[in-house]
Amino acid sequence: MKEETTPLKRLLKYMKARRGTVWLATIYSILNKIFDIAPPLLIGMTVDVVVKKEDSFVAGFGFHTMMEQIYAIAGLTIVVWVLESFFEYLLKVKWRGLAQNVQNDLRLDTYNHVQKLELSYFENKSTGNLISIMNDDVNQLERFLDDGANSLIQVATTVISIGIIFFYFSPLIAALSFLPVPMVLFGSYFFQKRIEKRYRSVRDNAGLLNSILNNNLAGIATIKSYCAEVFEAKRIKEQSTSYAMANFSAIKLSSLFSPLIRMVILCGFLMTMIVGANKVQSGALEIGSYSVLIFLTQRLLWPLTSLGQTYDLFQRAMASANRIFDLMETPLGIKDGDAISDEEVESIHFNNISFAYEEGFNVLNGIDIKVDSGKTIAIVGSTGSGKSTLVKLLLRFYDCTKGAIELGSHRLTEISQQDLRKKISYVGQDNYLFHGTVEENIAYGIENANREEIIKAAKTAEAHEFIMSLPNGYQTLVGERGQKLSGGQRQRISIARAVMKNSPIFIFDEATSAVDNETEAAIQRSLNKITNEKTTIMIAHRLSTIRHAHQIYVLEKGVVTENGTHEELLAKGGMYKSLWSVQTGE
Ligand SMILES: Nc1ncnc2c1ncn2[C@@H]1O[C@H](COP(=O)(O)OP(=O)(O)OP(=O)(O)O)[C@@H](O)[C@H]1O
Repeated sequence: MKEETTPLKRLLKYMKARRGTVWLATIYSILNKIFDIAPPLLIGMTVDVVVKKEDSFVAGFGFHTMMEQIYAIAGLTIVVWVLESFFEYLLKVKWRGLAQNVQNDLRLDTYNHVQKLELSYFENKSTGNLISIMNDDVNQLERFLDDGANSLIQVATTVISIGIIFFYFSPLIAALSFLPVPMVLFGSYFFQKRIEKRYRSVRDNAGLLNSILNNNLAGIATIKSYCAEVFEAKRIKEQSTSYAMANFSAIKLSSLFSPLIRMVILCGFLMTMIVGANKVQSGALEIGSYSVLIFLTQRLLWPLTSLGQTYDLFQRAMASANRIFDLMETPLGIKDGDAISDEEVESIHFNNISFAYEEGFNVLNGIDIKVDSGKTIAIVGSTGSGKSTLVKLLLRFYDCTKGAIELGSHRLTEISQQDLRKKISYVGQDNYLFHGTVEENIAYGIENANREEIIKAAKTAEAHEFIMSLPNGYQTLVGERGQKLSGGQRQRISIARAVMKNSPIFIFDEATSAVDNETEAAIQRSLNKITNEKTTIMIAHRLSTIRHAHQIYVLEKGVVTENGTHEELLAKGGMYKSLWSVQTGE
């Protein structure tokens, strides 16, 4: 995506609502730094007292003896140190609190946006990279707000307040010792331009690495069964090395910054030392003022050398900010419609639709299928003929390329996606179960579901018996993706979940994997119960599952080639008949 604005502007715009906190934290940072700079002034005053006694600067405030003046300075020192500590506490609480709030907002807003993106977005992106943005990049920004922002503000405060003090004491020394500052700022600007690209590459490489790690851990069983451990270790090594190289390249440049800055600042320090000493010798500068200038040059020097590190943190954070905002601002590919009321009819009409995942490669062509409210239709056909695609279009995971799907009198595009999907109970092919108990998976998406309802749904799905035979019954943990259960068990829990959702439309997309006769009979019984009063679309490979459908459609290469009831299709003697014969031997 084209970046129209700088990452910092994007971040500040995002943090608009927290502007008050940013200002307050900034004020605390400035006050803390001002009180931190004060001690050299106090040392200068002490030197002045010791050298000039009754004629010192402090004597002017009514403190006559030297010891009285020292006690007064000591009292002031206590106040300054206490205030410095107090503002340090406040600034840390404010900046760190802000960092926590912003990282939390960013993660949630990014996640919420990602959830709204259409399915095809996820098919083209790697999950690992998305996780890396929502975790690593958000954490990188958190680190900057935690400490980096305060450092930048304090460096600026240091330069400005020390500048004022220098000009007060000697405009000539001020001008000389501040000569390096524009050079530092100019250098930083060039440095930033060069390092920005390198940090972007570091973040992109981290995303890629995360993506491979994520994929490999998800596919660990396949890696083992194909003895691909060595191959995968090599792939991880290559990506990990590439990440390290990207980091090395950024480190080489960023490490150069501090030493170069220090050399430039050295000039300023030497100027103050030599020109100041000359002025003291000629009587144009007091010893006390000279000590203040020498100490303050140190105060100016050190923060500027750490500017490199802060800048580093800033640049990394800005590279991350770009990745986060690019993701957060990804336009939605599917536009939402307005909500429809719950009473609307659930008849479905695939009105002469065509669809292509990729332009020019139609997967569905001119499909016209009507499902009346409360009726069951079935779609059969060879693998890859477009059956699942049809129901994915009904769920509005994608939009049709041509024609329209209508639900009652509304086109799908007019209905809010949430409203549409609430009306559909969908059992897909992959039966994704979440890490949690059987009970939680059945009641997924339903708040405050009660036990009886869950058991009832499991019984309708013919799952109750096997669930009770599990070690902890309904409390058994299913593992990530439900991997502790068998394929047939996962399917029945998915059916129970769909029953529990109790939507007026039911879609069952049967997986190709074969199940034993007993499971098949159980699934068949449960489907008969569920589809009784619902508008149903069944996709099946086992024709015995769908023989009682009101209408059966045979799909071949994205086109409906035959339709009718089971008996009508047998009588036609076409594709359906031959499939039936193969499966039943009749
Ligand atoms: N996300 C996708 N991106 C690109 N092409 C896809 C995508 N999903 C499916 N296809 C292609 O669309 C065609 C139809 O796939 P679909 O899953 O609808 O077939 P199906 O009839 O349900 O097959 P099966 O019986 O094996 O489940 C296939 O050629 C497939 O390769």
